[in-house]
Amino acid sequence: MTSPAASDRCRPRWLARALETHVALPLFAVLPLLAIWVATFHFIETERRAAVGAARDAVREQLETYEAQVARNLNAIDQTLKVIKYSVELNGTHAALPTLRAEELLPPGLVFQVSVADRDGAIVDSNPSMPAHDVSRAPYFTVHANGSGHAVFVSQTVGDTARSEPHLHFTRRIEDGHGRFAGVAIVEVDPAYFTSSYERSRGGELGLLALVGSDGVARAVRIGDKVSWGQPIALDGIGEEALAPQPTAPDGIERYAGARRLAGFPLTAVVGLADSEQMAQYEQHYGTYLVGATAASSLLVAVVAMISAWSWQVAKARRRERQAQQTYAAASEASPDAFFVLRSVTGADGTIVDFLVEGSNSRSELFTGIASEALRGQLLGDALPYYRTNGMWEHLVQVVLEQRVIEAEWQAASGPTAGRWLQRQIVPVEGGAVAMVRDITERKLAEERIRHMAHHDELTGLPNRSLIRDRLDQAVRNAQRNGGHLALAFVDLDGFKLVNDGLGHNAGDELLKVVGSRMEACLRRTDTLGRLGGDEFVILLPEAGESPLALTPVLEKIRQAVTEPVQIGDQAVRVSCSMGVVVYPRDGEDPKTLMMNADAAMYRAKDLGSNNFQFYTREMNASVEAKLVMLEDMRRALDTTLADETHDATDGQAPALQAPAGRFHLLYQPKVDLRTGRLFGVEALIRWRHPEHGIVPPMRFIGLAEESGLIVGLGEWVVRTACRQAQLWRAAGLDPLTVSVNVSARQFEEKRLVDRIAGALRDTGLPPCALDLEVTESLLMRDLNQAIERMRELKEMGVTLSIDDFGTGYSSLSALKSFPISTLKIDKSFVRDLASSSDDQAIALAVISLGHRLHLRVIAEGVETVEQRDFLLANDCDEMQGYLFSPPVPAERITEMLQAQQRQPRDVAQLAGARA
Ligand SMILES: Nc1nc2c(ncn2[C@@H]2O[C@H](COP(=O)(O)O[C@H]3[C@@H](O)[C@H](n4cnc5c(=O)[nH]c(N)nc54)O[C@@H]3COP(=O)(O)O)[C@@H](O)[C@H]2O)c(=O)[nH]1
Repeated sequence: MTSPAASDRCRPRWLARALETHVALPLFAVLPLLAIWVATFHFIETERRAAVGAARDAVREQLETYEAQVARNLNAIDQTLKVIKYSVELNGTHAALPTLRAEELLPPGLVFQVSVADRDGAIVDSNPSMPAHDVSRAPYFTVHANGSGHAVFVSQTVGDTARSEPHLHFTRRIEDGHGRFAGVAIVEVDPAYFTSSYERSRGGELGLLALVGSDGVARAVRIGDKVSWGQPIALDGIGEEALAPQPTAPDGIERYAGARRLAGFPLTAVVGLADSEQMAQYEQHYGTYLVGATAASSLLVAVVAMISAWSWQVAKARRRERQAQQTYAAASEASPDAFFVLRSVTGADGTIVDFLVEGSNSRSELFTGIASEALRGQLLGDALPYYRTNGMWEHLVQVVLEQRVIEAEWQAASGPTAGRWLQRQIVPVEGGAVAMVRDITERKLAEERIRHMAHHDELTGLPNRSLIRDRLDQAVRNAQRNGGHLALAFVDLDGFKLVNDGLGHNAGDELLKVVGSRMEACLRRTDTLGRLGGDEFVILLPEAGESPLALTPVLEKIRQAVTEPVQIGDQAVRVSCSMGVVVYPRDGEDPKTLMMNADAAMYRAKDLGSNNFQFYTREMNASVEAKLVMLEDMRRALDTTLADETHDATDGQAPALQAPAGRFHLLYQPKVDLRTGRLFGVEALIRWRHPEHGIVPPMRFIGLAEESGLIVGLGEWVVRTACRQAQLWRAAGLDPLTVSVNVSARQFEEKRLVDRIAGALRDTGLPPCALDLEVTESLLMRDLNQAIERMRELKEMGVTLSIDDFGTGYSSLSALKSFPISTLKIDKSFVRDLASSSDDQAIALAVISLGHRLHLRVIAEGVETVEQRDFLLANDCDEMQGYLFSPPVPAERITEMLQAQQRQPRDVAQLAGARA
């Protein structure tokens, strides 16, 4: 059987649309509308026909009446004329009327004026009497005198000298016994006499009665109350029957008109009834019909419009609902979620006992293992019994009872999704609930990954700073609660930087991983090893005893494990570690203090030569504080130094070369050509004149400046000052010197280094080739590609580059080949024992040979003795620098040396030696 819904679906869309009330009803409403108007016009037409018929009948009837009346009147007039004529012919002209009067054969004088004219046209007698007058020139007299006819003559309506009121003359010829003209019998009649039969009730205000002569001139006309005459009235278009209204003279009003010729007289009786009056009632009905039809139509249209509008709204709402349902169905099908429409099933006591599945999307099969068609109509308790145990049942009941949305996540324990993380959202609906279930396993895993990443170090997988902090907080709370103890150790690798810088980051990473796992192997499960970053680790021992000494075995074990060689590629490297240890509550009662003190202890271990562990003591914090004080002093010194220079520049004075206390200044150590002994360059070396501690050597503050980032500003000041000084020497006409400036790692990696160098050269005017930048091997190996790029930029600018401390790092020889450098500097550690150590000799010789093969100049630093110089000279080293020639000295001393060199080149060495 086809359900109504199914038949709806089968029906074509256009038909379904057309059958909707708001479309069909207006269409069907056209029929009654048509019927109304057809009937209305039918009635109107019928009425019109009836009105026209009535008008015609009225004309006919009135015409017949009028004709009869006029005929009667005319016959009476003619009878009078005949009587007068007979009397004249019998009694003579003069006695005719008196005879008739005596016989009472004369008509009443009020109606007719009767006269007799003799053959000469003189009125011989009249009744009622009137003065004698001459009518010989009147048309009727002429007609009768000249003619021989015996017909009645009817004159036009006129007024004349005898009677000013308008009147018509009806005349007959009088003849004597011989048939000769003997005079005229005259009857004068008031024209109103012929229209007195006019009845207003029948003729209306505009009805017309007219007596028209055969000459087409009206003898008498009456329209309403008004009587007139003399107008031409064409009789051609007026038949005996009034067929259709036509404009009629004298006023041109449309009338139904009929005309009848009057037998024996040259006259026609005309009756006209005004179309407007005859049709007035019809017109009135016509209007009423139209109003009625319009009202009925309007009512019909209004009702239809209202029903259609209502139906349209309903259809629209239904369509919207249908679209929403379709969209919802499509969306639920496309959704990654499973949808279940559930109806509550209640028991006899009204409590919810189960839920009936009214519908579900196809996705639900993945979650239930049951096809959605099969699931529909089943009780949830039968189809999916485990919903009673996974919290779903309680939530469904809660949602239905409390009418609120509930969301929850759970890990499925049974069913097709067992083991997966699911999320449910249950929404109350009429009579039940809709449950949406989503698989969130991926999200959970991702969250877990993110959580792990947030709490673990990516490289080693060890807990990171935040997790360590959490665990430390927890351990401190536990210890506080239980009155227990815990130990915390900060571990910093010694020599890691060398491996990382020298062998590259990958090697450094590998080293960190190996060392990390070794340390972890030394700990118990309850302990935590974490990485703070770089080469810093932290160890949390939450079950430590009160005595720090009890920790010694495990710390020693860790130290030894770290110092074991680590194989990285084909190279075995060895690092050690420095550890700082604190014990709660002895060394701090809160996590922050414990960490700070462990850090201080670790620094103490470093200061004590690394590869050892130190338990925290109160005095340690003093050295950390000292460092902070030193950093602050350094910042102030740099600000003061720069401010002094700005002052000097605005004063137009050269800056003071020997800085006062609280400032930085530069010393310059000469570089000489080993073969000629000529001073060709200087190395700029920074000094800090501390207001309390006097001269502070760079070894004590460069590291801190580097660590804090202050080196960038400080280094720029060094470059600018060295360039300015070198340019001053040049400007003084002394031998042009190359000035070397040490560039630290942080400076070299800073983005604006090239700009800063270019700015210093531009501002001081020193040619770029007079500036040499000394960089260490380990600095270059941190990021080889970037270092080469940076060196190229500098070389393109014209600046030369030297590798400082050569031999102490891990430069790969192939990398060295690609460095755009000009000089290799043999580190002073190899020069120191050159005279006695064959190893150092071998290294020095190797460096010289390598440099020359790469077409580089080789300079030895730290040359203090003649033996060292002689060895280097004998082995083809190019340049030297060291106390043997001169220690670092103020710029004025270099000026003196250059002046001496100019005077007598050989004096220079002596002068330098003497001052040193
Ligand atoms: N980034 C910067 N580093 C700088 C700057 N100025 C100096 N430094 C670096 O500080 C380190 C120590 O420098 P300093 O105390 O000035 O020592 C230099 C010389 O005084 C010393 N030297 C020179 N000749 C001899 C000698 O015959 N014997 C001996 N024992 N020491 C000698 O060597 C240091 C110069 O070394 P180098 O730079 O490798 O040429 C030092 O590493 C400086 O680089 C600065 O402005 N920026």
